Amino acid sequence: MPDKISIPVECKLSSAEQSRSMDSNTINEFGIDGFTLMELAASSAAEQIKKLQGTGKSGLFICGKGNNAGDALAAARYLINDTRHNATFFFVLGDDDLSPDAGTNLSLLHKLKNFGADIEFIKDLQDLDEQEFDYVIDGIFGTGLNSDLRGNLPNIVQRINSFSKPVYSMDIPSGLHADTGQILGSCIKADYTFTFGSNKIGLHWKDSRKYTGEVVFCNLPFPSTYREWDAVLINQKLVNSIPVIERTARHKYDGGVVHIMAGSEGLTGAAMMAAKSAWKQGAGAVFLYAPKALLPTYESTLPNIIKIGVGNDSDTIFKKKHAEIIKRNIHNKQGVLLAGPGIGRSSDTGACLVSVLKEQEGPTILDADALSFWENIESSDIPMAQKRKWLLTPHIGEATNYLGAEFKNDYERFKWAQNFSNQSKVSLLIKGNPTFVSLRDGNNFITGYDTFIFSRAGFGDVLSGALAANISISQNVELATVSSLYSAYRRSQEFGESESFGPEHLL
Ligand SMILES: NC(=O)C1=CN([C@@H]2O[C@H](COP(=O)(O)OP(=O)(O)OC[C@H]3O[C@@H](n4cnc5c(N)ncnc54)[C@H](O)[C@@H]3O)[C@@H](O)[C@H]2O)[C@@H](O)CC1
Ligand SMILES: [K+]
Repeated sequence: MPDKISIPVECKLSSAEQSRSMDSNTINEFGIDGFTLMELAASSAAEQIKKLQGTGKSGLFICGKGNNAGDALAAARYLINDTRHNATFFFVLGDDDLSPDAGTNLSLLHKLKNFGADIEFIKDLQDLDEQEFDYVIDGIFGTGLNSDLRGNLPNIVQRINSFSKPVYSMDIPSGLHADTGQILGSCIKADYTFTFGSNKIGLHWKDSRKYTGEVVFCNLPFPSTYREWDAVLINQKLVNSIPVIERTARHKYDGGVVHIMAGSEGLTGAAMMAAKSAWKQGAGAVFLYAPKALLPTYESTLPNIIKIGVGNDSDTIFKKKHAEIIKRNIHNKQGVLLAGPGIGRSSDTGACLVSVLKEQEGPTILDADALSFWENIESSDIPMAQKRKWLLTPHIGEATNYLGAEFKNDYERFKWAQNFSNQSKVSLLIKGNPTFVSLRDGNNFITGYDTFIFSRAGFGDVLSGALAANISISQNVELATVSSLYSAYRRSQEFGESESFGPEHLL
């Protein structure tokens, strides 16, 4: 397996600042001028619009004053010249003082008009009849938007949103913050967003999807040395570009050993789900540690799992004195440790877990109830080299209750995950819609699809089992995380709407 996964450029998600710095480095250091970049952005947007609209259509182009307007004006020129479209232009803030490249593009349109092209400039949207155009281009603001829309702008946006015709946004729906996805006063609701050069991170938060419509990435020739990104989008494109995780070892203990500390009285279901999932995912050997009183429950339901009873016949939870036998077995058969599903929150269980973690050298996943012991784990002086190999997998409630998380929106949740991971020196996967991953020795990831369906109980246990198996087989946490998350989604997509999809369908 490769050390690092190869990431398609359109899956690299950048902030507005990163996008601006890629633009300016390509222009000022590398030497492709801004007008050329705009030309490339506009011609790919026009190509997309041609595919969607066909020839001989009428476009309404709504422009601001910056380079975002420049993109719209240049795209209009391609559509007029190559696709016999006619165009109506409205400058929401007037057409004086345009950015230099937008100004040049406006003057080119005036020349086309003189050549006889069907071009009109209007001063007001109020009198415009919707029947006069087939689509709307939003070139009001892109990454340069720096405050709330004020004055007449929210009314204009509202009027555009009231049209029944498709709206295509240049780079970003005007009004959406390119990083946080916050609505700055008012925002265009696009059917498609053509994002240029870098895929903007703010287009991919859950609430942004209502405004972006479908996001189409239009590449620009930024040298890869200048590429900067905050996160990677998990989608089919990414998955197509990475290897499939396969176990090649011949012996069950060579590659793919998973140790699971899970389950307590009344919570054995979570342990079963996690163990079954690790097995289904192809682990060579799965050990499930169980307080002895629970063993009979597992005997009949988990035929493929190696069950190791700890304590005595009356024990229904893990206790500190059980740690030795677990540590000995892990030491003999090195692999990934998964701790937490249904393990309960008794302090004796926490002490057992801390004792095991102190000696566990391999990759470790802390999930569910294991996270309730985080304070104890943090204060137990486990060396950084061991912690670097840990992946914590809280859902939002667990992050808030046990890990001290505070956030008001997806963007803050993403930033919190990054900070937590940096400060605690561990990797973190925070479940939610989207789900975020922040890896110590790898990228940050964001799911590029609706994960709502995975909020039901049981999916977390299945995910942690799959993660443990995939990490143990591939020894590559990036690959394992992307594969585990996306394969569950792909399986959910195979189900028709008539059937209700549950965690059991992943086993
Ligand atoms: N050469 C480049 O740098 C490229 C830029 N591109 C396009 O350029 C865009 C960025 O262009 P700009 O940096 O010129 O910025 P924008 O075109 O997004 O907007 C900047 C203009 O809007 C004004 N403005 C900002 N916030 C406002 C508010 N709340 N109310 C009223 N006016 C406001 C600013 O004063 C400025 O005049 C990108 O999003 C992309 O569409 C692309 O053409 C690719 C190449
Ligand atoms: K825009």
